[in-house]
Amino acid sequence: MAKQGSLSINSENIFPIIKKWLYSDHDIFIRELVSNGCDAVTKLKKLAVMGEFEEADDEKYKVEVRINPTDKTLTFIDNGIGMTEEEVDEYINQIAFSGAAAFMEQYKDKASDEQIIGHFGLGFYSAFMVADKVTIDTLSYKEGAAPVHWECDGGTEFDMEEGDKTERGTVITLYLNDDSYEFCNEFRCREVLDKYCSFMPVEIYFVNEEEEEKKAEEAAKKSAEEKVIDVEAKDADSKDADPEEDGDSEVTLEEDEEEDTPKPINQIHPLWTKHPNDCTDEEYKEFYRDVFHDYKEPLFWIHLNMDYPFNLKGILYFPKINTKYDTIEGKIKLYNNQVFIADNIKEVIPEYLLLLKGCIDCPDLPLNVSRSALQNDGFVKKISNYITKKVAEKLSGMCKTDRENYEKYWDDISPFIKFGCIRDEKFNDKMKDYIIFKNMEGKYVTLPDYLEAGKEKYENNVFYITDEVAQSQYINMFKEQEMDAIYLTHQIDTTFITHLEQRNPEVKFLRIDSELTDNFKEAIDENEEKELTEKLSEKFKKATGVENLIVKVEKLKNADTPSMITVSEQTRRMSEMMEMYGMSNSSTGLGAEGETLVLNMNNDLVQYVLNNDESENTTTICQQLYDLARLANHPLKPEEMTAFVARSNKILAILTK
Ligand SMILES: Nc1ncnc2c1ncn2[C@@H]1O[C@H](COP(=O)(O)OP(=O)(O)OP(=O)(O)O)[C@@H](O)[C@H]1O
Repeated sequence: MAKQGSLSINSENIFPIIKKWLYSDHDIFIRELVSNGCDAVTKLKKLAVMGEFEEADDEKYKVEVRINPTDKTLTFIDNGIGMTEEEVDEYINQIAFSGAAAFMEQYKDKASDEQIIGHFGLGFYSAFMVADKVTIDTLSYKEGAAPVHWECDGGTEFDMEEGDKTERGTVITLYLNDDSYEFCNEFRCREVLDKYCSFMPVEIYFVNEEEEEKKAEEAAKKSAEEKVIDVEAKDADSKDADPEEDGDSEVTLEEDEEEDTPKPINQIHPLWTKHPNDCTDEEYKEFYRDVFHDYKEPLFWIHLNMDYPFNLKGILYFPKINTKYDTIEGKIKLYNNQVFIADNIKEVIPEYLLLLKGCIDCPDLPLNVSRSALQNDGFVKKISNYITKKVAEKLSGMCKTDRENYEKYWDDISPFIKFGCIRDEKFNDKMKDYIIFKNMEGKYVTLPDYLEAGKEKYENNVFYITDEVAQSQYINMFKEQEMDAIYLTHQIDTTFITHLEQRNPEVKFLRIDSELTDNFKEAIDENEEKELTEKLSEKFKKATGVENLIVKVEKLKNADTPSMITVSEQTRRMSEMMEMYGMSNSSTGLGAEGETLVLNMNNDLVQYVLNNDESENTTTICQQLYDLARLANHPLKPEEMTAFVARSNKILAILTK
């Protein structure tokens, strides 16, 4: 049966291209070869179900990956369907080759190796990315089939002849090239297997041939030693027998055996393949720990399980975010029939969902296409919409039927939900009624709840707190007037407020320190106000040396407060935005833009300043009132703080006189 031939299609240039291809992703050959082994087993199992192949009673299907660091080889062994000579010719020499050739042809000019999702589909010939020479030894399950040996040294020629394999299945051996010895390092090889093969559907075993040999030698030595001890022990036993001790040594032997029994490196039935009704909470948590090595428990999860009109299974976890400063970084692993493809494919999974952690298995996903094609693929859009819908359903369902937990988790999940609403109109439509806000009493309210409660006092205005400490003066004023505000303390809230205002044009969001509504003050005559403002403005400007100081005179119901700062919402938002783009410095300096000094005419100190001509004391009082108002709004700059402390001491000294 010896046969020699040429790999005809563009074979002059395919190997050099394969070798150079996708430098950073060289490791995918392991996925390709292991998944071919799994496929070969799956095919045979199907034939067995159809009655076309008779399984042995103790049939144990498996794929074995063996490394030999001395020989620099990597071997993939399966006991699947195997191939006849004709099949090797057809599947390897023609189909696999033309598949690889077509793949290379399509992508060799693409500038970025990011083009193809997971670089799927390179198939068997991906072995040549790392090997100088590859051999196949295979024996088909078919009765009377002859074993085949195939080899190719990465040139354009292959050799095929009768082989000597006696057991059904296929052995593929890679003789690694100089640049790829890393793959016969146990740590590296296990790492790659872990990445791509953790959930493949056939048991996969890893063997380090060198270690195996060492162990065999040690075992042989040990058993020889044991024989000697045994003989000696028997001699002793015959003099003084102790049956209990005998029992103990038996247990140790069993434990030893258990330790030595090889364990597969993969789970062949990952949790997502089970029906949600058959999974326990503990299983979900364990799976999460296993896959994401995150020892903080997930908050909750969604098990996706869809057969029609497309096949999609998976589990999405909402991770616990420790603090608001934690960067929220999720990871969604995409699988195709339990074969890992890639992390965080944003073409398939909506971007905001990438904040979650999870696994999604979608066998129908077109993989052998470029990413830009995926983006415009109608089918991919359907998948993405389905995931969005399921996530929104889970969240809204929870809000409706399990409000207690929804509120408990809200602080953790709200950045994700808000990001989703901003990014995805469909998600926003489904979630907008389930956005809740923590109010001053610590209760959670929806926007309509808040607006309804404040209808009389602050129609369509939503007051919010971003910093409980810095804004405490205003919070207290709100409490006195029985007014409510909501907490919006996350970074995303700045953008989210704008999003809400765009969708609810009648509603205005105002930081709690931005405006003093009529609730806090008594009416003041317009002319009187003008006159007082002019007078006080001049005095304060002079005392503080702040030329652009804006002063507003009010009659606050609370006479104890002499002065306050308000910060215009619009100006503040604008400067925050500029700051975000690195265009300006902090806007909290003297006479900062948008800042107004509110002076309370009902307060004795303000009256004193008004009614006393300039003196050392009035100047000190003006300076102190200005600084106190600013201090209650934001921290002072170092030099301002120094002046404030010095002045305070001076005032105290006056008390002693
Ligand atoms: N271990 C194996 N046992 C039996 N047949 C195999 C084995 N490896 C490869 N083959 C045969 O060779 C064919 C080509 O393999 P190749 O990996 O190039 O492509 P594929 O597996 O069909 O597709 P892809 O890898 O792109 O998903 C396979 O379809 C299969 O028929």
